[in-house]
Amino acid sequence: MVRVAVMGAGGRMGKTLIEAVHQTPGVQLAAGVVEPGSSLIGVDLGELAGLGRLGVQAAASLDAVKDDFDLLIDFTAPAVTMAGVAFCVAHNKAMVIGTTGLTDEQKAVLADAGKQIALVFAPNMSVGVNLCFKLLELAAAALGDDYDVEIVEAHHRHKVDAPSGTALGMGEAVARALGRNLKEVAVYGREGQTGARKRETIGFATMRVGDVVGDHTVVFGTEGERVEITHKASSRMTFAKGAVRAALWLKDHPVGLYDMQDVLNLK
Ligand SMILES: NC(=O)C1=CN([C@@H]2O[C@H](COP(=O)(O)OP(=O)(O)OC[C@H]3O[C@@H](n4cnc5c(N)ncnc54)[C@H](OP(=O)(O)O)[C@@H]3O)[C@@H](O)[C@H]2O)C=CC1
Ligand SMILES: O=C(O)C1=N[C@H](C(=O)O)C[C@H](O)C1
Repeated sequence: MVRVAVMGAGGRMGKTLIEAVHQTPGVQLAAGVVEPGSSLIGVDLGELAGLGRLGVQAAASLDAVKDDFDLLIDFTAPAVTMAGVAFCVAHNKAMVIGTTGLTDEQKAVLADAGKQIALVFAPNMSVGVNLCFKLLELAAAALGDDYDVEIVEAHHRHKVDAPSGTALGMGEAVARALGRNLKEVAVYGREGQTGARKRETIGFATMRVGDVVGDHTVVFGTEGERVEITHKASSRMTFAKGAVRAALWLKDHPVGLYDMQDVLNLK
């Protein structure tokens, strides 16, 4: 049995993760942490997630529950996640990280942490998106440099980072397959006299609207045709189930930094 703690238990993903952990055999909801000073401290995690009483209360810090869990699932914000990584390294806990918007320096810290603990870090934990990463590599390799690549994503009005981690991951997958460096070819939005499109660029467009859970489309276009690969998430449960799957997978794997392609055997 993997004893799981959920960081950011009161968040959109936090509540969905509580439900997914509660539903899944082999994992036990052992703890949940909310922001220090939050009015949710002491609230039953089941009540928080709308499941009824589960007998585990929201804690104010990881320290307060450090002996209660083996693995931390963290879908919060970069600074919170990095503090969680330091805690998990210090206390030898495994981690599943879904937080997006990390800097390159923060990602380097995760790679270092992977020398001491087992972590899965992925911008999108859904099976469908991870299949799309694979399809995108195949499409980019087959279509090659004749096709322009543009990536469009839409998310709910509360999302704080852009483009989404998934869109950036899709850009990286395509750039890798085309032998390009995304940092050199990415164009984040266009306005005014932009000039004609440079062939090697990979463009990103972002929408923030209403309650969209997460839509991503990658368009490959040339004279005469377009190929579009689209994923639409209609429930956060698809991400939460992926995170729980990663938690169970980590139980049988040594220390290291992994992603969902490893978990789903898509490499
Ligand atoms: N990899 C994937 O598959 C997915 C990744 N994500 C990513 O997950 C992250 C969270 O998304 P979402 O759930 O929508 O965001 P929310 O803002 O709903 O949730 C974040 C939660 O973290 C809490 N929090 C902030 N500081 C602390 C702290 N110090 N200790 C404990 N909890 C804290 C917040 O509390 P408060 O509200 O009180 O500030 C909030 O409840 C984002 O980066 C998003 O992009 C989302 C979906 C899927
Ligand atoms: O913030 C969200 O909601 C989501 N974030 C992730 C991202 O940035 O890619 C994944 C998902 O699309 C939902």
